[in-house]
Amino acid sequence: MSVTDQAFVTLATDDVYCQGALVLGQSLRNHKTSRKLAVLITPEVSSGMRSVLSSVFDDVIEVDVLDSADSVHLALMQRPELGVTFTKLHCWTLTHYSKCVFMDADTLVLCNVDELFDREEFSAAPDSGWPDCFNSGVFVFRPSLKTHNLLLQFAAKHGSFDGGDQGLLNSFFSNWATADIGKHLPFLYNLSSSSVYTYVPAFNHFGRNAKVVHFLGATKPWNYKYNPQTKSVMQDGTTSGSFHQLSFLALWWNIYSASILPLLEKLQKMEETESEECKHIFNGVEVTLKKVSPYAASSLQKPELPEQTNEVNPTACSPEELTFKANEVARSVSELSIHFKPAKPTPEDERRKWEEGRMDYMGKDAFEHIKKKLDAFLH
Ligand SMILES: O=c1ccn([C@@H]2O[C@H](COP(=O)(O)OP(=O)(O)O[C@H]3O[C@H](CO)[C@@H](O)[C@H](O)[C@H]3O)[C@@H](O)[C@H]2O)c(=O)[nH]1
Ligand SMILES: [Mn+2]
Repeated sequence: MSVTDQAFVTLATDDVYCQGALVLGQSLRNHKTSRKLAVLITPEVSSGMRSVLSSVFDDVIEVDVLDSADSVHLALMQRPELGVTFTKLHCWTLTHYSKCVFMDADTLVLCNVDELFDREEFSAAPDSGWPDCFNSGVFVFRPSLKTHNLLLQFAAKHGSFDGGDQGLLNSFFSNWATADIGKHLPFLYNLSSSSVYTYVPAFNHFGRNAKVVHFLGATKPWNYKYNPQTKSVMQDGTTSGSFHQLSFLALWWNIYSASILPLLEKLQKMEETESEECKHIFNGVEVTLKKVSPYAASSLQKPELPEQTNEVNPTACSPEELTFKANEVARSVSELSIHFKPAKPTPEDERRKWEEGRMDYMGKDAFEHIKKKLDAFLH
């Protein structure tokens, strides 16, 4: 049975966060949600990524980074740093749904969580850093233009005590901590991956019942490297994590490599280059999937030669044969990582930018360039 007037909603303001949104959407599909999946995007998201999003989400909705809700708009323009934060507030405008569950693009469901729709606005789980505040990565809400407007007005007047949507929403729904325990979602619906080590005994006792993992903080799953052969996340000097954190990260990457990569590849044929890099060049970014030996790139231990490939006892091999075998292993062990580089936008993206009034006056749309084009056209 499907409930078509209720939806899980997420947000991605660029092609990088789209990777997270896609994995979240796929995890909800894998666990057979009966609700619709909606994603809010901003004009920056490339058309290539939009088409990939639409194969996972029922609803891909473009919103402005800053809303132009008249008087509020002017006040907000003085606070451009709050822009991305306010994009999340656009979820209240989705009035073709009666009730929604918002989930950050850096969350992942571990099982079906449709029972969240039994809760009322505003339900959320405690924040592990300050449990009298809720974390705004997972919450139940009712779309309403009235609430949306009140939120924007409140934001313009009071700003946000943490500069983000979480501070703002906590001030707005300020009685969350005390008024109604029914609006406290269990922490298991928004388990921050860092709390795995801040309270180890609790994690060991309750962790197996986790329903939603939230990769909150500066380093997101897509910043790690992944080894598809061992199905594990690779650690180098810049990343670290406990066993359980690494397992959650590996789960994210398993979904990414099994379900999202094929969608990206369908969009663009994989290009094998001599440096063994597969590049997917989208309109806005370049996604590079490096195929390199992990022990060449990092301080990782060189793996043992797999036994089953050695019909002959390796000690009986000549040094040349051994080197050859080691190279073969090096080639077969690959590393997946995502690199985001601004790539050349397609003519379609360029036209959309012009139509939306977002010209690059300082760069390629500078007068001298336009003049050159005109001159070339006239001569
Ligand atoms: O450039 C950005 C930044 C954020 N987002 C979206 O906004 C969400 C929140 O940002 P995130 O990077 O996930 O923040 P957190 O590390 O989770 O930090 C906390 O602080 C944020 C700001 O207050 C809250 O939104 C989060 O829910 C809260 O967990 C993301 O998941 C995305 O859905 C974008 O689309 N583009
Ligand atoms: Mn988050």
